[in-house]
Parts: sequence; C-alpha cells; structure tokens
Amino acid sequence: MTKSMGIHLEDVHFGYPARSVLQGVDVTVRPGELTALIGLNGCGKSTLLRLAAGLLQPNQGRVLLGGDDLAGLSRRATAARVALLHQSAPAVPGMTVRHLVRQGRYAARGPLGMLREGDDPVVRRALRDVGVEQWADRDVDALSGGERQRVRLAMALAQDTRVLLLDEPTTYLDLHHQLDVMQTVVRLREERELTVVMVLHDLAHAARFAERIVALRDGRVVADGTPKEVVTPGLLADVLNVAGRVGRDPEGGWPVCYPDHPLPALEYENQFH
Ligand SMILES: Nc1ncnc2c1ncn2[C@@H]1O[C@H](COP(=O)(O)OP(=O)(O)OP(=O)(O)O)[C@@H](O)[C@H]1O
Repeated sequence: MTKSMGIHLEDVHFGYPARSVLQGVDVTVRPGELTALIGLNGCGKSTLLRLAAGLLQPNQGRVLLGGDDLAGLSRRATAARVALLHQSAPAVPGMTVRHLVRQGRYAARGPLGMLREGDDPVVRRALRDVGVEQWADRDVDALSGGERQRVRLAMALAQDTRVLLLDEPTTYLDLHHQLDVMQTVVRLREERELTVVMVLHDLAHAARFAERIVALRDGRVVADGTPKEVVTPGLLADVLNVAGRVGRDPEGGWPVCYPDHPLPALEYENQFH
C-alpha cells in the first residue's frame, strides 16, 4: 500500500468561459488530514475539488498530488490516486447498486479496463463500509435520495484511492445518516490513512469532524486553520453572511455555532468591504 498523499494548490486561477471563479488559490492539505471546505453557494468549492481531481486544469498555477503535478499525470494515473464524489450525478436507469459501485473500480482502469479478480472484494468492502450491502441487487433508480447518496459514496470508496474528495456527502441524508457518514469517513481516514477534503455546508459537522477548515469567498481563500482557530462570529459573517454566536461543546471542546439571522447584502457589503 502506498502511503498517504498531500494535495497542493499553488496560485491556482481558474475560470469557465464566461466567468472567473478561482483567483490565486493556495491550499496545502497535509497527508492524512481531514479538511472541510466551506463558503457560500457559487464561491468555487466544487470547482476547486474538480481541479484537485484533475477533471479541470488551472488557467494558471499548479495542482500537485503526492508531489506530482497533475498536468503530467494520465487520467488513469490520476484516478488511481484520487476519487471524487460529485455533488450530483446523472440518473442510471436499470443499474443495480453493485453495478454502480463497481464503476468505481473502472475509474482507475479506463473504460476498456477489465475488472481483475481482486476487484470484487474491494467492491464488497466499499458496500460494507457505508452499510449498503443489503441493497446490492436493487436498482439504483429505486432508492431514495439519501440511500442513493450513500451508494455513491461507496462507489467513490471502491476506487480505493489515498485521496478522497467529497462534495457535500451528507446532502439528502437524515441526521442519523449524516452523523453515520461523517463518522465513517473519520474512521476510514484513520484506518486507511486517507487524505480527505469535504465540501460541507453544515458548519456544525465541519467544526466537529474536520481537523482543518478552509473557507473560500469570491474564489479566494479567506480563512485556513483548525476549527478552534477559524470558527468565530467573524467567519460566520464574513464567509457565510450570517450573524451569529460561537460557543464550545461542553464535552468535546469543538466550536458550536448559533446562527441568528442572514445579513442583508447591503449590511454585509458595508461591514466587510
Ligand atoms: N460548467 C460551468 N460552466 C460555467 N460556469 C460554471 C460551471 N460550473 C460552475 N460554474 C459557475 O462557477 C461558479 C462556482 O461554481 P461552483 O460549483 O464551484 O460553486 P460552489 O461553491 O461549489 O457552489 P455550491 O455551494 O452552490 O455548490 C458559480 O458561479 C457557477 O455558476
């Protein structure tokens, strides 16, 4: 087994044809670290994950994975290192859960790659990891939104990479399964020395489970540190545009947010610009 890998984004600029999104982003995710990426809708979080997964290329700057520039790695070599759970996925008519999770194995082999004998245990393990093995023969289309989300997490795990990028992995999940997924990711990161970056809208999860929080605003990194360092009323206002208070969990010590009200755009602009 290869050891865990860090991710470096160095002065990354990126824009879609009509829109500049990331402007000089520098982020270092240390090997084996669990980092939460937070920020308002449209600030560039998913774009950053797609760049880190090699699905987009920076207009300027570099993305390094385990010290290697992604620009020099083949699609297959990249897929062997990094798995991305997308925010949304196209419908998959007529595909069973097992079949979908198997797609994770193909990612590192290319579309014509043959599944090897050792692949099935990896698929079974991924199904078990997120507790969905009982649905293996069900149609993905016949699952609820939350069930499908967990199956897609199993597909990302089946890629068996050292780096896991999860774009809002708890979307659609009830509170029980949100906590279950967060704890599963924390456990797998420890057991398998994974490097994990998760986009999270729930600051409570980020503050409790992440070792580090990186906050984006308007395509720039505006905060980067441990939850205790960065989760403050100023972060709530400046990054998430809400007024609120921050306390401490009496047992765990992690920051707990008490969001109060959304800041009007005008007040927000006046306060921080
Ligand atoms: N394929 C695309 N073509 C053009 N613009 C895009 C494309 N994908 C995203 N954008 C735009 O780029 C900006 C950043 O999008 P991105 O998906 O990275 O935001 P995000 O922070 O992940 O948002 P959310 O929290 O809503 O998921 C947005 O303004 C979005 O409209």
